Amino acid sequence: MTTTTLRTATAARVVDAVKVYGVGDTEVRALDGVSVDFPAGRFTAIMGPSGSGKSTLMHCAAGLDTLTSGSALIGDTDLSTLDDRRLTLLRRERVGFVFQAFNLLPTLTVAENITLPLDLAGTAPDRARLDTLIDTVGLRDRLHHRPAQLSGGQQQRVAVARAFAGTPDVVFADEPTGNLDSRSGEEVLRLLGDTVRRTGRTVVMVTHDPVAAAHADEVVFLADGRLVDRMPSPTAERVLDRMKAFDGRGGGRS
Ligand SMILES: Nc1ncnc2c1ncn2[C@@H]1O[C@H](COP(=O)(O)OP(=O)(O)OP(=O)(O)O)[C@@H](O)[C@H]1O
Repeated sequence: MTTTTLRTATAARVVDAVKVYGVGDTEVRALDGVSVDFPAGRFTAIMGPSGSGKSTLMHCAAGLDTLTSGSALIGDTDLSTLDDRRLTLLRRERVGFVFQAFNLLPTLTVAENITLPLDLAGTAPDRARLDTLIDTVGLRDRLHHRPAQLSGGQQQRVAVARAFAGTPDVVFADEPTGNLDSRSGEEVLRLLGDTVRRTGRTVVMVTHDPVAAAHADEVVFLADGRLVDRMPSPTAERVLDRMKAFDGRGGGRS
């Protein structure tokens, strides 16, 4: 008889992550020994008070910034072992990004923006998969428009399609609804959640908003550069209650 061990794969993780900015009097320990894994096929939100280290964690986990000590891994690849060129390639081929400010190229059409990561990598797009992606984000009738001709919500949907176009191991989203009204924000969050659940992709999202965090499968909470809690199957009410516990309690470590 054989025994099968089921182990959830990890899309990205940091281990004993420390990030120190500045020196001497101006030193800030933005991450103070964080170990956290982001399971493959799941939507994880990172929350915590302002200045708790959310963006720093995301930037270091995604290879946009380097840790002072500890390790950051995408799949089994330790980012600290890569030189600049290989790190750039890894970000291009294995990581997708969605930023608050959309970051689309204004001179390219919607279609060209979506396939940009593939074009940069010199990879021919899988037409059928791209078609499904375009339908999922609801942009078929806008493919030849420029970003300036789209609403904020539509622009962010283009950014989401672009982030997933290259079949990345993980998509990092930094406050993806920060510039959107609540209805457009809701659409973008549903899109992220649906894409994870339908296609087994992985999303890690930094947000301030308990309603946004409730779209995730799990919320991880940071305070003062440390991981202080994890909440599976979050609701907006429970996330809000957890956030309130941070107020006036010196970071609310539990
Ligand atoms: N480039 C930098 N130089 C110096 N200090 C920095 C730098 N970037 C961030 N910090 C500091 O590191 C700490 C964590 O910042 P970070 O932006 O990661 O927090 P955050 O939780 O994302 O905050 P917010 O919710 O306000 O965006 C803060 O004290 C911040 O001032």
